[in-house]
Amino acid sequence: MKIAFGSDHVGYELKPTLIKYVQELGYETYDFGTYSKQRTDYPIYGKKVGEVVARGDYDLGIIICGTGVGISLAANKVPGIRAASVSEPYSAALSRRHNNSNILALGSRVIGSEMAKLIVKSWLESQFEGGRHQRRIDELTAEDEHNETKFDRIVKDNSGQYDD
Ligand SMILES: O=C(CO)[C@H](O)[C@H](O)[C@H](O)COP(=O)(O)O
Repeated sequence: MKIAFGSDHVGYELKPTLIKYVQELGYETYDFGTYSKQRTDYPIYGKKVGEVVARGDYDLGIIICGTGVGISLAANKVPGIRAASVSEPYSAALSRRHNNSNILALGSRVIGSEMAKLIVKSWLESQFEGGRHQRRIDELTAEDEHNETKFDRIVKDNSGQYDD
């Protein structure tokens, strides 16, 4: 199983810890950036990870910013993505079992690395239950379209590196 990782500059330090942990659990990983602490914009990485998961190149994604909120909002703009921003293991598990989340979003300013590992484990080990939950997923995704949006164009043109 292949897991795509992404973060902004705030999530950059937590990311390698989680990549190593996920590899130890037996998964393949790939890091879609950012690759330094230089200030950048979370939509770039939420979108990148969203796209590779939505295309099926990766099975699941894990994304990190300061709170997990901004980067999850970005990933959720990609049709087919259900990114869950959580800060404890119970919601992480339920986001898989009931919401079939395919991306987990974490906040590196909200949780420490040990809590992050517990959340990741709980999320990866939980399975979608289908049944009535599938009906709700179908309702959620009924409006998804695969057209290029203004969001696609803005992120494509963004170099993603800032000095301020
Ligand atoms: O997007 C966020 C909130 O959901 C994150 O916390 C970002 O990492 C944060 O906005 C980055 O802020 P900075 O002042 O540019 O470091």
